[in-house]
Amino acid sequence: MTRLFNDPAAFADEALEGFVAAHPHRVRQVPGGVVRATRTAPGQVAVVVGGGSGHYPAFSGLVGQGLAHGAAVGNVFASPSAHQVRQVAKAAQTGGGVLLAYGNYAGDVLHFGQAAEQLTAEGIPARTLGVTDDISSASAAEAHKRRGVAGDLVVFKAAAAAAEAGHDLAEVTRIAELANARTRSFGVAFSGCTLPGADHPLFTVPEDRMAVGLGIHGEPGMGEQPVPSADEAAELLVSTVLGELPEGVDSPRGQRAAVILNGLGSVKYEELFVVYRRVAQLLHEAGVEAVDPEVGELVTSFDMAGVSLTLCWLTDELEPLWTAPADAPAYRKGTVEAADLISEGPAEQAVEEPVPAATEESRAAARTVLAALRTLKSTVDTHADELGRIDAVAGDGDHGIGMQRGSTGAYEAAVRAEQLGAGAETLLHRAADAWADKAGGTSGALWGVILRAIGTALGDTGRPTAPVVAAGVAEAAAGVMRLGGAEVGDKTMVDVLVPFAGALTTATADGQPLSIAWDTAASTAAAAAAATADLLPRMGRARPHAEKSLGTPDAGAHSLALIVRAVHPVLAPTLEIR
Ligand SMILES: Nc1ncnc2c1ncn2[C@@H]1O[C@H](COP(=O)(O)OP(=O)(O)O)[C@@H](O)[C@H]1O
Ligand SMILES: O=C(COP(=O)(O)O)[C@@H](O)CO
Repeated sequence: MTRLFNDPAAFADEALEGFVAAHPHRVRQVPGGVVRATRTAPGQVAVVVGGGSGHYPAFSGLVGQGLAHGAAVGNVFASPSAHQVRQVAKAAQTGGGVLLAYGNYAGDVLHFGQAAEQLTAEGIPARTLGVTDDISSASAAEAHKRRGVAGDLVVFKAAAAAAEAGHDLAEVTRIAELANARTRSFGVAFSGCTLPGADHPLFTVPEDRMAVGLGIHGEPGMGEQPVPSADEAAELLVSTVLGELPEGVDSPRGQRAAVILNGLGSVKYEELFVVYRRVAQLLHEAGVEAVDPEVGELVTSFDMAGVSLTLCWLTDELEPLWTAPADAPAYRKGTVEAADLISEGPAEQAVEEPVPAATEESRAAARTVLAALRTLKSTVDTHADELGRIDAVAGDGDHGIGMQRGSTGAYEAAVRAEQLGAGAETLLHRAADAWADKAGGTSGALWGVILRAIGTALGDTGRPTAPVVAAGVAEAAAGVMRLGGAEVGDKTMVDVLVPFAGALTTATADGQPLSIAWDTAASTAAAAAAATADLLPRMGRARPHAEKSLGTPDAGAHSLALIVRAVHPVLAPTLEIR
């Protein structure tokens, strides 16, 4: 149970503020996260990591000499936005390019990927790497779909040590990929975590049972077993991790490995040591030499009572990178040569861009859009708990919270844009950016795409016609599929967005006014959302728990259907347009 908080919505920001206050000689806060407080050699590759909050010491606690150059810090269990990642990367880089490294979660992949594209376009070469060490999250044949857990540390450290050694971006990326390919983790848990402000855990495990194959977001496990003794737990962890050797390792015997026994939040250090005692014996018996083992909390999931084992099968190249000195708030090793502290300049003030000129017709359309965004926000607020419950069946339970953060940010940005006289396009573009930035996470990136596409179609001049609105929604569907890679049938919001766009396009092409066409399409959306209950998820956080999600609709599909239905009365009176 997370007991100490003020406003739950401010938890991640307040935790970051306190963290920075506690470590002024190692980290400094920048917009979007933290960077090293010490000076980095000019031209060194910057390793910028990041992810959601709730996983401390991942990710901010791993910033410091010998480890990451910066961390983009998202909200609780939600990836940081592309904007945040870009800001942190710009503050951290010293001319050698940037490697963006993160756990392979849908939201992180979308936001870090977008950030890399934007940085490169701005002249800062950037590469990405999603860590995939959790063997329970996908089969070996689909290793690229696996999620990142405590193996994050090994990969971040290898990359950072390679950067400190003066390698260029291509080489640092190759080394990080090698470390990732040779790292495997597996976890178990005895109880789930409770998010700040929530009154129940994201999942529960029966008193005498242990969940196996756990991630770091309170996702349910892949299976259950009776609670073992410490030795039995060690035997399960070791046999499972040794059961899937990476390419190039034919047998454990004679191998050297970086070993992490990771506590996920509320397993005591002494318990971890009791388990590690047997892990060490078993590795020794298998002929594996544990190099600089770590026993402690390296990547957590709030108060989840769980433990995971990570092995990175070292090579001659990886071993010195693993044993190299580091000095981060939550990870210190050996002695680093202390670099100079950066004396902070004045914080940069964000400058508000003026809005481009718009016609009165477009400003009138913008006022309608603003009213729709107000309704959207209140719909999300009303249904936030329900959306969280649906998401918790097979995901991480944060869909309602993420949608609230995004829709509130979008509405506030739209209010400001309307005050400045924005047309429909500019108002929606500002709302889109604010949604992606405030929400982070998968749905944050995708809703940013949706609002932006509709805004582009509406433009800042003229009065939007019904086919133009329909074309904007169709472009939104195409954009979401392009960015997220999901298709109809994968059990995502795409299963609603595509039929909704199709129905709107057909009805408006028939010459129906928008209000009638929207009504028909909203009914199509509701039916499509309900039908996702029969699908097995193939994308996103719910994918590893496919069977559990049968019978429950997809959270993102459901929220989209609720929203398009709720905004209909707002659009109806003002948009009798054809
Ligand atoms: N690749 C994808 N393409 C389209 N939608 C996706 C994709 N992956 C996940 N989603 C949608 O995102 C929703 C989850 O949103 P959110 O809770 O913000 O995500 P997370 O916590 O997984 O980052 C899912 O219910 C699904 O509708
Ligand atoms: O906490 C995390 C959330 O990832 P999403 O894909 O946004 O759900 C992740 O950043 C941990 O690495």
